[in-house]
Amino acid sequence: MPPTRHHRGRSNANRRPDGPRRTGRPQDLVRRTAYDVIRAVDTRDAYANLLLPSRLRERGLTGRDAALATELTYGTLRGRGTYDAILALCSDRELRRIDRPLLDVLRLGAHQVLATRIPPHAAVGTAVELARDVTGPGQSKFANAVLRKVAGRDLAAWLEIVAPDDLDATTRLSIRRSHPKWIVSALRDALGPDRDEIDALLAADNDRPRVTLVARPGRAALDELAGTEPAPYSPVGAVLPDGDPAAFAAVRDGRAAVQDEASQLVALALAAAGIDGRDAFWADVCAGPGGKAGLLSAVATQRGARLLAADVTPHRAALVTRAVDDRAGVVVADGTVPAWRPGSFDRIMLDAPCTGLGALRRRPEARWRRGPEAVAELGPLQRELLRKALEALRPGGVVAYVTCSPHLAETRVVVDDVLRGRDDVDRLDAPDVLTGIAPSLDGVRVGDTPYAQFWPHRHGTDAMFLALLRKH
Ligand SMILES: C[S@@+](CC[C@H](N)C(=O)[O-])C[C@H]1O[C@@H](n2cnc3c(N)ncnc32)[C@H](O)[C@@H]1O
Repeated sequence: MPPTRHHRGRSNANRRPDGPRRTGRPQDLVRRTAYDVIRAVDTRDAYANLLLPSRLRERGLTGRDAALATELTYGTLRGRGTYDAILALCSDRELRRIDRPLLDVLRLGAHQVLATRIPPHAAVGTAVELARDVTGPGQSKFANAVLRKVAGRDLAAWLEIVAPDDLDATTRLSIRRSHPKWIVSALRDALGPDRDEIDALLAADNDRPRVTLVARPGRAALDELAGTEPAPYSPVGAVLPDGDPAAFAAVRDGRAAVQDEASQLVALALAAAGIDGRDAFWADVCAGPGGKAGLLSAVATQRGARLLAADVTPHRAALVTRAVDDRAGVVVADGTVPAWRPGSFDRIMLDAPCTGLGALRRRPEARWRRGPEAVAELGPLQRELLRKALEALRPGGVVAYVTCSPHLAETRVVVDDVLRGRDDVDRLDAPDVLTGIAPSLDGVRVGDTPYAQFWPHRHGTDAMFLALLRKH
């Protein structure tokens, strides 16, 4: 929840077909846009990172207006757990009895009051205007009363009240760092012996991730990405300090792309893992939208190999075709009912569908969307995809099992379960393979296992997991 400047939006919303209804009052298009996206997340399961850019475009918000709308949307969605705890103390109605549109206005107001540099009276005033506009005058009085109480203390003082030191540690962290309790517990378990890093990890989840780019080898060179800085670990990565990635021709042409550094490294690790014999046919069996496939296809082409990329969802498979080069094939296929023969491939990427708990920085609403049942629901699919990937691998080849979640039940437990009782698969040392690519990389080994786990608070990347499995 980074601070921001005091800033008024535009007042021409009434003229927009998708804007607020006519009330004759001046509108604040920036706040209204944030509110509309937050509502869509609530009512239609929209993804803020996909919906917001199109709303900004439709409403002509650019530059500082767009930055403020983004900060208000993401900050409110991320901070919901903290703000709800504070709002509950400031409201004489239970939160569950407050109409959802009004509750979203209150959350947005609380974020402006407590986590931006907007002066509190202005933050309360604009939130009350918004409440009047979306819910009517009666409700705006209630919003005014609640938000004036919120504005009576700063965030640090409220945290002392809603999450005091004597609260149990999970609840306290859950409120202070605005994560559901089950996620706090799961992430703490995943940290294992380093569980005292949990506060730093949760804090990192609330930070805006830096933008990293990949120059797909053989298709783009890093020096085409002028103004970027070298990425800390990936030899094909660059950090974009600010600005629009689409300003680079290489990004517009699909020769370079926005890609988290850990995603780059796990793809490069699959390409670097030692295999015996033929090295011609590679597959990415859960490829959509194509980030890793784009990098793998470029490396495969350089090495005279060929990538087949598959996804079960047609529109995600279509996105893959934009990321890969001409030598690669893209098919719509279910990895649990393979469209290829056993033993077909020399290298296979299995970037399994998962809860995404390692990418909470990018998807501000994701933490509130699903409960722990999602982990249990995905388990059988993850196991079946891994079994089928091993079947599709020829002896001597390597499968990379990857998730963008560090949850133990989606990572090492899946791999250990699938390999239990099998004597035809070796676990390669994934941290060793990674440091062969990124010599300065440290702190990725999972306990004393051969698995690797990236962490946002340590590496500035998504919490990506990697196991490298060689069949013999
Ligand atoms: C974590 S995402 C992959 C991200 C991708 N590797 C990248 O780097 O851009 C998982 C993908 O698996 C796909 N998927 C889910 N179930 C599948 C199945 N049974 N077979 C193939 N793909 C599946 C989803 O549609 C989703 O695109």
